[in-house]
Amino acid sequence: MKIAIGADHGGFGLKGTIITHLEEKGHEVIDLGSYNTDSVDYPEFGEKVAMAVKNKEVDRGIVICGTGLGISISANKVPGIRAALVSETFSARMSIEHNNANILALGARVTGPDLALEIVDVWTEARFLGDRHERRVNKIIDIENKYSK
Ligand SMILES: O=C(CO)[C@H](O)[C@H](O)COP(=O)(O)O
Repeated sequence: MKIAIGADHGGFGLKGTIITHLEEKGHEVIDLGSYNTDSVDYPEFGEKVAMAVKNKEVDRGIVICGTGLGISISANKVPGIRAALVSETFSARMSIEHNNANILALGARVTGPDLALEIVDVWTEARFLGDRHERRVNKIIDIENKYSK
């Protein structure tokens, strides 16, 4: 799978841990920054990853900030993006199987590295189940279209 990843300074360390892990598992990872621990603004990185997903440059995205909140809110402002903030494995699987989320959001100050890697593994292995869930995801898209200019 081809995955874009982005983080602010709060998520920088976990981003590196996840990139190493994903590459060891054979995934292709596009690192969209930030590239050091200097203080930066999470919306920039949420948007970068969201645009890579929207433009189909990658299959899915991962965004990380301190809590995962700001960067997931930012990514979700891009039409077509369904970013799911996750801190345990059940929701990681459901975010794909039921919600067809295209971005995983993590909080590096909330979720430790070992659990984060378990979440990433469950998330990469999960596939959208379609059927009734497709109808519901289509209704999410309808809401987005209804309020788009
Ligand atoms: O979690 C975040 C946004 O939701 C940010 O990582 C956090 O707000 C950054 O805080 P600071 O500038 O104090 O390191």
